[in-house]
Amino acid sequence: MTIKLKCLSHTPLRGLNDPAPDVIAEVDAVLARARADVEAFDPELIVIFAPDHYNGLFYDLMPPFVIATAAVSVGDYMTLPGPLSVERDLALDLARFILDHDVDISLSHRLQVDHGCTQTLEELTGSLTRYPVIPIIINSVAPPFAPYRRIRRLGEVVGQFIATLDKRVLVLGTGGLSHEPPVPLLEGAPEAIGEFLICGRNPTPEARAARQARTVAAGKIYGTELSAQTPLNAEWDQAFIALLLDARLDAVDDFSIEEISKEAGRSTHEVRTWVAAFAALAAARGGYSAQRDYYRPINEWIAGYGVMSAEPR
Ligand SMILES: O=C(O)CCC(=O)/C=C/C=C(\O)C(=O)O
Ligand SMILES: [Fe+2]
Repeated sequence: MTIKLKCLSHTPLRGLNDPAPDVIAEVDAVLARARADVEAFDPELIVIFAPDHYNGLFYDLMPPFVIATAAVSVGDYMTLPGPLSVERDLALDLARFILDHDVDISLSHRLQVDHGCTQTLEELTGSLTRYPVIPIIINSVAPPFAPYRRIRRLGEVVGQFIATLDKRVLVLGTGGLSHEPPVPLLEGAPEAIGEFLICGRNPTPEARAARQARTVAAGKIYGTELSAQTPLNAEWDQAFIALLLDARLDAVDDFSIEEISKEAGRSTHEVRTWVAAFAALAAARGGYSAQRDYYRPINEWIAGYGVMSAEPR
């Protein structure tokens, strides 16, 4: 087994509310290098830890973690629609392995995934089907959340499974860093929004367009005094990146979900996917060496935007 890791932010606002051209060029150059790394590594399997934003998972049955044996992209914002090339039997083996190692995980034989999973796949591989993939969705958007120590444990078990494979495996984490887009909360929501959060699958094109327009409008004022959303927090982001660089993963066990939401924004919890990915790498090979490829707070994208890479020492 050989293993590599990439963790990066995603943003539904790419192409819809862009920052200055020099910032886009900078990010494009970083992503082009990451894509070239992936091409050179030529993974035989991608395990992607990703969040969902009320496109595949709703409160009618909201799992803390779910592994998909088949997945289809809803094609929200500017992302590609259609099926992902999920390795069904291997995903099932992984689900059994996780359960056998005392971590509970849900299973979907037909999961809808959104930009939170597909944007990174597209950016790093050019399509949804280039390589075999196993998506693992970690609830990062719909409270209550499992504690960070459970995410680390999930990642460890996935890493132990990867260590049993005779394959080149790319582990991805997508989402974060600090940010707070206008994702509704069930607590206190008006009835129509509550109904959507409980069972809003397959919205009409008009409903999806209205939803996306709200996100674009939020991006236009994010980080100004007109915005009610928690602003980006570069200090929090840098401290989190430093923790990963130093392989101090057990520090996440002390993370307070409430404090992070207040300090860095509610969607900062998408970094749970990074925690799982780094824990998987650390467990697969007993240590890693990581690098920060990029960081910049980008208000137009509602993203403390970061990219990291890592591999065994
Ligand atoms: O209901 C909605 O559409 C809420 C908006 C939304 O889903 C935004 C998602 C934003 C990100 O993925 C992000 O910033 O990580
Ligand atoms: Fe997201």
